Amino acid sequence: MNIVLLGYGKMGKAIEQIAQERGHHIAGRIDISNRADLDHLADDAVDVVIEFSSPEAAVDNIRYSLERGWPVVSGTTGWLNHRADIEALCHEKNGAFFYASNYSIGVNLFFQLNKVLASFMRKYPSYRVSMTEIHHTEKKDAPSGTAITLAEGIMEHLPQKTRWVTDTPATDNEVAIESLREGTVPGTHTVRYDSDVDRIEITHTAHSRQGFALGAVIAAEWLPGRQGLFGMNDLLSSNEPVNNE
Ligand SMILES: NC(=O)C1=CN([C@@H]2O[C@H](COP(=O)(O)OP(=O)(O)OC[C@H]3O[C@@H](n4cnc5c(N)ncnc54)[C@H](OP(=O)(O)O)[C@@H]3O)[C@@H](O)[C@H]2O)C=CC1
Ligand SMILES: O=C(O)C1=N[C@H](C(=O)O)C[C@H](O)C1
Repeated sequence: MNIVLLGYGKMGKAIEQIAQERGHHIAGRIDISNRADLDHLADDAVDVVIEFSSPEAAVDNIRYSLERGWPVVSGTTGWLNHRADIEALCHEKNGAFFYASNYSIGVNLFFQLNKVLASFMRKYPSYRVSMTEIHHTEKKDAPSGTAITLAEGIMEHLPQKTRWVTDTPATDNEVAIESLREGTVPGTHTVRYDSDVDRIEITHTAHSRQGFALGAVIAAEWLPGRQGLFGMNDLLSSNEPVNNE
């Protein structure tokens, strides 16, 4: 496949390595300095765009790609207040848009575990739920997109929780998310339930960016030829074999 990397930072480079190992051709490596190069690519020279840029750049990047008729796999976080506009554009253009706050297969298993745990805890309101996410100091957004997805999973199964907050103490209706920025941490997420006598805690720790990058390449292999809005649940429940080696 011919892949354009829209955003060529830490994730763009990790994705490039895995995409090439899997036999794909990188048709463009785009960052702020050479963004105009996109205009010189022929529509049919691109099978899929993989967009990992910045919260400020993502909407324009995705919009541009959909306008060109290119399927888009996006992992950029911190822009989802514009998600409805992008989804409407995707429908208008009969395009294909794939989004995940986290492309790691392990994190997507963790999302399921988080929901199962929340549904267990429904009968035990004395436990107070909270979350901590830790990332490298270059991360621009907080809380992480993954933490927001975890909070949404909790709210789906604990109906008394109606919103997430970043300031503590949280009220009985709120899920508190603490964001820490330390060194080069690729991404650690903990969900905990505290009572006066004990704590139940689950943690996902990424050891590198490899898991995120591999998931994004797998999504990019899956998307071309499809039309509509997709996420990791669509990919993981698909009947087609997924090469995650
Ligand atoms: N969904 C997931 O699984 C994951 C999501 N992410 C998210 O991906 C995003 C990128 O992360 P990361 O790679 O670590 O960040 P980096 O800061 O390392 O890289 C961002 C890249 O985007 C480029 N960029 C910024 N603005 C534009 C623009 N207007 N057009 C084109 N390129 C642009 C930057 O260019 P320049 O270098 O010139 O500034 C840089 O190359 C973040 O939002 C992060 O949260 C990260 C990991 C996993
Ligand atoms: O910025 C990062 O690095 C990461 N961002 C994503 C997020 O905000 O959840 C995914 C991963 O945790 C790494």
